Amino acid sequence: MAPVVSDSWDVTEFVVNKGNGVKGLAEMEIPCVPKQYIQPIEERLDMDTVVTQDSIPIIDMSMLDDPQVADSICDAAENWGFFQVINHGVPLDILDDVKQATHRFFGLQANDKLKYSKENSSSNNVRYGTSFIPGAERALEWKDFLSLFYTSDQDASALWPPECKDAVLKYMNTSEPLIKRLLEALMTRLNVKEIDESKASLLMGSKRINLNYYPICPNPELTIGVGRHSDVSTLTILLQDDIGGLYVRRIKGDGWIHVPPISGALVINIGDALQILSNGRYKSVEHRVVANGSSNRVSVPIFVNPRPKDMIGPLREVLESGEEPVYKRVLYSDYTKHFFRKAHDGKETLDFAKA
Ligand SMILES: O=C(O)CCC(=O)C(=O)O
Ligand SMILES: [Fe+2]
Repeated sequence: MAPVVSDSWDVTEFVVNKGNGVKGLAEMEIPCVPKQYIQPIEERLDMDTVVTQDSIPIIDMSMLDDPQVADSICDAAENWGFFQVINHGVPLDILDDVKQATHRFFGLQANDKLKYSKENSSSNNVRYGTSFIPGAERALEWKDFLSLFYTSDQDASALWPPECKDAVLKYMNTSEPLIKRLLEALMTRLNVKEIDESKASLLMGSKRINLNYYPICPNPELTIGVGRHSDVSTLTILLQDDIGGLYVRRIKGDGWIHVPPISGALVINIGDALQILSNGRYKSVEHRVVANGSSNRVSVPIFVNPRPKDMIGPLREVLESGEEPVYKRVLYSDYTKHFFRKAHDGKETLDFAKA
């Protein structure tokens, strides 16, 4: 029997500790969200701040030999921090498979998912959870996730949940050429001629992939799916389904813009690490996800990151022209630890690296 939701009923115990997640809560068909999920008004998305006449660029990657395409990638990274790519070379059936695998994993019983929680997981690199950092948040986020840090195909095969590992590994491996092409294009404007071994480590030395599940919410206007944040990656490759709900803050002008689902497209965004490496030229941009009253939504971001032991700071090639460094050098694992210690707070993580 599902427990009755009352003030004395321990939501955190049910959702977080027992592994039911917010999906378990949604399935009880409660009439309204528990108070733990009610966000302060300033953290909910005010629809009056949504700008509908603007949209992030859509870039056709099949024309990459045309120098104008590399140029539009660099322009998008400077002026939007977000863009979508089509004809990107990642097979569409692989994208469909990874979305299905996400539904398969979250469709498991709570006990089976709980095996991968922080307390129970046999590896630090595999983590099932809910919200972002439940212990540090004023209000919880309406989202469950599985986070997978990639070390090797062998480790992934041994440790990742069988319901999703093959599909996720295929998505990761087939997106590699796209990631390289994007980074090569982005480097041209930073005066970097070649991505040698040390640059490859800084730009794409490690990867984390998240499977996100946003269940139907009884009061989507009172809560949020993901709070305002920028990613700590160099680049994020985001696969979303056809539900929508991702909003990004405009760099030029005020307000938020919706990232409309485009069948077969991938969303690309610049993360803090590339903002730091480019000395602020490329921008990581705040984004957030609203909760949805009528559909379950999934998304699958690949966070392309430096290695944890890399020191990140503005690239030598960028500073050669005499530009003053805006950021100091920091150990990447210190940077990510700082991010994962606090609730989502917009772009404040970057202050950690300010010169
Ligand atoms: O679900 C989405 O569309 C975005 C998720 C996101 O921003 C993240 O996981 O960092
Ligand atoms: Fe994000």
